[in-house]
Amino acid sequence: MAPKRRAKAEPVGKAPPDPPPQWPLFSPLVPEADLSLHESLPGQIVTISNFWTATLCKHYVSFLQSLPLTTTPGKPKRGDAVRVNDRFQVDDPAFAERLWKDTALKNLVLGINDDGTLGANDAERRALWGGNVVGLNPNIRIYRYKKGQFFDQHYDDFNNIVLPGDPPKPARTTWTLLLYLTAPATGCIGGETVFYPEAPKKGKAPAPEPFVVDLEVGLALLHRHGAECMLHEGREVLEGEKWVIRSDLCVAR
Ligand SMILES: O=C(O)CCC(=O)C(=O)O
Ligand SMILES: [Fe+2]
Repeated sequence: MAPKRRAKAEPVGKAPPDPPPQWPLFSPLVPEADLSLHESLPGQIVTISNFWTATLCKHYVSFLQSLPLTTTPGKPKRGDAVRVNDRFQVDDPAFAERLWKDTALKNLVLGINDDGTLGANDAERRALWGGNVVGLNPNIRIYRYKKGQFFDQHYDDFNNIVLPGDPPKPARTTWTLLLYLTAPATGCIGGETVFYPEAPKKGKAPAPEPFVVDLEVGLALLHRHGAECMLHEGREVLEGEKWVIRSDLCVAR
């Protein structure tokens, strides 16, 4: 009689993670030479207009609609901002790397091709970005805000992470990246991201005016987070849908 084969042990514990989404290619894109970093608020807010083309944004919105988004509960954990939106979150180092390297982002942030960058030298760039930037946070978040949804005032905290690779790189997030896929041009009214500069500690000067970032299709916004993060919010969407892709800049630690 043939010896009985031992049944292979069934894996115990967690089910394997879902495969990452089959993100569409980043095409078409505006040539890097036609893009530049714009320091909207010195040391705090940097934007890149037309970082993604309207065609690419439209393509992504139809793709993102197929993802299993979940509505965040209206009641936040103690200390968290009230956030009412639909979101999808995935740890996808390959996508984060594409967003960093297959777009103009890496070269603009690191000042690789001189034009359109900020900071005349490496020391200035390190001061601006909070260190030597090594890439984007693999924790990719997709937000959809429908009419009536918003993200209440809050500060974004930094995270210590390890970027996978050989060897893995210990990193820290220093700036939030928000990529807007919709705007009034696509029927999204409201939903602006608003920043509240702090009033100067001394003297009786009135609180500075809020800084409003109007939605623009394909606009990338970077803002400093962690200890020096400005209070900010995503205003209520009044009409249409607001779609955003979120990640963070990471520096070596
Ligand atoms: O959607 C927005 O405009 C803001 C999002 C935000 O503040 C965040 O992701 O922390
Ligand atoms: Fe935020």
